[in-house]
Amino acid sequence: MKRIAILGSTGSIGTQALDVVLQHSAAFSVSVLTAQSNADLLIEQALQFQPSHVVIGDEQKYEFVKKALSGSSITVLAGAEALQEVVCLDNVDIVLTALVGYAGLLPTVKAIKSGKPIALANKETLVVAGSLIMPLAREMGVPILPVDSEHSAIFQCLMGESHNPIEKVILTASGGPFRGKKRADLEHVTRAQALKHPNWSMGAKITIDSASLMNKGLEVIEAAWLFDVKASQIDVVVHPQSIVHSLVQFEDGSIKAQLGLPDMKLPIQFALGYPNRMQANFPRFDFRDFASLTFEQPDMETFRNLGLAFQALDQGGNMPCILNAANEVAVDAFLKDEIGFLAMSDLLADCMAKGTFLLNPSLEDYITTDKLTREMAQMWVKKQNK
Ligand SMILES: NC(=O)C1=CN([C@@H]2O[C@H](COP(=O)(O)OP(=O)(O)OC[C@H]3O[C@@H](n4cnc5c(N)ncnc54)[C@H](OP(=O)(O)O)[C@@H]3O)[C@@H](O)[C@H]2O)C=CC1
Ligand SMILES: CC(=O)[C@@H](O)[C@H](O)COP(=O)(O)O
Ligand SMILES: [Mn+2]
Repeated sequence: MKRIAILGSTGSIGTQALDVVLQHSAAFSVSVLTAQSNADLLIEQALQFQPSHVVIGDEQKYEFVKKALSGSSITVLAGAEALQEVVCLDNVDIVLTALVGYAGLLPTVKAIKSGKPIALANKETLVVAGSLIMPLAREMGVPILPVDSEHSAIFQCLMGESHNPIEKVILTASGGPFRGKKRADLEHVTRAQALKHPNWSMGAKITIDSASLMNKGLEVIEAAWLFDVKASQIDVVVHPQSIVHSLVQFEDGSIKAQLGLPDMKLPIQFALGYPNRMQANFPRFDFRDFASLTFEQPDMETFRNLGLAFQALDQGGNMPCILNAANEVAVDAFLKDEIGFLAMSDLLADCMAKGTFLLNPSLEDYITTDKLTREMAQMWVKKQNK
């Protein structure tokens, strides 16, 4: 029985992970569930899955959750720091980081330090501090098992290939809801249009990132850390059907790919069950249902964020952390209708140009960089609204 801590159990990845647990109740159980503000769903999940601990991020909701679970043996904690506590519990065998954004960083560091394998959905952790996370995981002998569909695909392609160098990884991108649009078309697009992903149903932040190709940019940086490849070894190809989840090219020119219908339960289950492939009844991909699988170049002039992410990866140091913090503020401001779609890239570029560059940041440096960049980005948003 593998006992799981799910950080962000009320979100898109978190709820799908609980579906996987239900399908494999003899193999998996849940020790920890956490949410930021969705207390109702957290309580419902806790009553169903009976974890030993739950965490509600919003401290004002602590009493409400505590009261609702008072007849049970479940320990209720609140606040961001509690996440760092629960990942270290003895009854946790693996931590699924299904929470969104920079908030994933410190609990992941703590989990690795206490020797817990990580099923990593929270790509922002590696974007912000891959330079610390990967060496720490190696030092602790802790596996970082990718959940992100592209990285799970690459991970699967690399199984049995550890002695063969990678020539290139090729990340597929759906292109998002605005594929084929030009800058002029994007000037006045709305939040509702940007939230309509063609293939995946996901949380709001990653859905906006997909629409701006920032998601692919974050995934480029995530891939560089996970698979130890340079920016020049990473290609992005737009594949609107999201059937080929990503590819690896080896030194003899051979390319391996992983395919399947777009369904996150598969990579979630693969990471939780690793190294075993567990039986599942997920709908199967059938070539007869798809007349063609197509591939095209990403338009980096229109979707500037992808180029900015390559630039941040090339520059290294704390630049990806600056990019990430600016992006979190930009997406939040776009979702609140405070800035337009194209302004998100302007904000990122401005923060990257003005942020203080550090070549070899410590964890404290990353924390400071995140804080200062958010302040700078929030000022930028305020100025736009004057
Ligand atoms: N959704 C997908 O298909 C994919 C997602 N990912 C990555 O997985 C991560 C989660 O994405 P997704 O499930 O879509 O996101 P959602 O927004 O759907 O869910 C986020 C979860 O994190 C919690 N949360 C939000 N803010 C905080 C915070 N500051 N501190 C602690 N917990 C917080 C939320 O709680 P509450 O509900 O209470 O707000 C919720 O449980 C992201 O990093 C994303 O990039 C990667 C590949 C695919
Ligand atoms: C499901 C998943 O892994 C997402 O990251 C997905 O890839 C987003 O789609 P885009 O390719 O549009 O960014
Ligand atoms: Mn992805």
